[in-house]
Amino acid sequence: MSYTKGKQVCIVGSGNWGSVIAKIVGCNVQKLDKFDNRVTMYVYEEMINGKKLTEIINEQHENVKYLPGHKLPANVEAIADVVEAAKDADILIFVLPHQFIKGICSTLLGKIKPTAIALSLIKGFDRLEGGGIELISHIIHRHLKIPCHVLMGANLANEVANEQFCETTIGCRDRKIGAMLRDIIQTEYFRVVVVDDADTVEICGALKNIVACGAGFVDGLGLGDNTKAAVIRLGLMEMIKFVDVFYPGGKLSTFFESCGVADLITTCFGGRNRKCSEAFVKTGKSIKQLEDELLNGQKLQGPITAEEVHFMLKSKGMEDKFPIFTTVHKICTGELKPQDFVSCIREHPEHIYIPRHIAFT
Ligand SMILES: NC(=O)c1ccc[n+]([C@@H]2O[C@H](COP(=O)([O-])OP(=O)(O)OC[C@H]3O[C@@H](n4cnc5c(N)ncnc54)[C@H](O)[C@@H]3O)[C@@H](O)[C@H]2O)c1
Ligand SMILES: O=P(O)(O)OC[C@H](O)CO
Repeated sequence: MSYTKGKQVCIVGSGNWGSVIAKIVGCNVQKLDKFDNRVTMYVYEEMINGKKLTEIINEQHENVKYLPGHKLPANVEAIADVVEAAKDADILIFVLPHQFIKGICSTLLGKIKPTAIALSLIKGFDRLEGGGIELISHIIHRHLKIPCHVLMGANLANEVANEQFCETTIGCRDRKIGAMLRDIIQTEYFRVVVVDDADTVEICGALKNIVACGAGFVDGLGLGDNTKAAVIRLGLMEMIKFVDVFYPGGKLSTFFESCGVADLITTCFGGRNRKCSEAFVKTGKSIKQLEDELLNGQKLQGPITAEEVHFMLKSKGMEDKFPIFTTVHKICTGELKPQDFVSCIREHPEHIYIPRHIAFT
């Protein structure tokens, strides 16, 4: 294999979505002179039938646990040491379940190129002491002192792996960097739109996972597509309100990109959060037990995102302003019953008050 001296890309993560992105980036860098052919991929090491997952990936070019049945390009190199994987990278693509990001950032602190840039594909938040939340891209920026852009969209990993057409959204305020990131990511079947409203893009990606739990609850209760459409609509209204109240300056148009309404729809019909939430209602098992039983090591982001958002709403006395977010959290933790979700959407403030004018453009 010939290696050029272009920018080097490291994928930090190798789960279901991380492996798909490794496939896309691994193929794209081979066609573009400005990138190095070698793509490193940090793999959280585990043993599969007595063999290290990194060895399996490097020998068979397949992530047999998280993306079975799909070959990764041979220029993607699995590495178990995140510092080793990331130390020479110019572009770090973060794609881990969000609960692991702080640990990874502390390991990487001071060990990466100071000129590197980051792209976060991670959907979720983190709690801030004092009752708030922090965006994952802000955590990466704050800890590693590098700029961090975001990519979110209606992108169920297995469909993208099958090369079924979809769109995605990159949130990046720098036009040149946005174009470069699009070059690394875009393919014939995976089309990228770059917008500058990065925080809204990221918030959409995180919040839609809470709404997807609500969609799973109504599926579990045996309610129909009309009910699910109501959950999606009311969830979208809460997402818009959340940005308006807590991140003013966001653009309403961002909700019409792939990261907004499109991701909400796909996740509420085909995502893991929906699937486990339906099973939660039907089986009475805990969310954790269902994650372990149904996802083979993949991670749910919705229930912990609901917990993070609830932590903030409670501290601000605003739980009743976001009833779907609040009720999803209380159902996941057993404080309310799944049947209570129907009252939540029936009594939703969107039905009671005339919707106010949404002030952002
Ligand atoms: N899967 C999708 O369809 C999809 C699509 C778009 C965005 N996303 C988002 O991308 C992010 C990553 O999702 P994914 O599907 O690649 O992951 P995943 O759900 O497949 O998670 C499993 C990954 O977590 C790793 N892991 C387990 N314990 C760990 C630890 N202690 N430290 C570090 N890593 C550990 C595993 O090794 C594995 O790589 C999430 O925020 C998700 O919401 C996922
Ligand atoms: O499977 P989910 O519910 O984690 O959703 C996956 C993606 O975020 C869809 O874009």
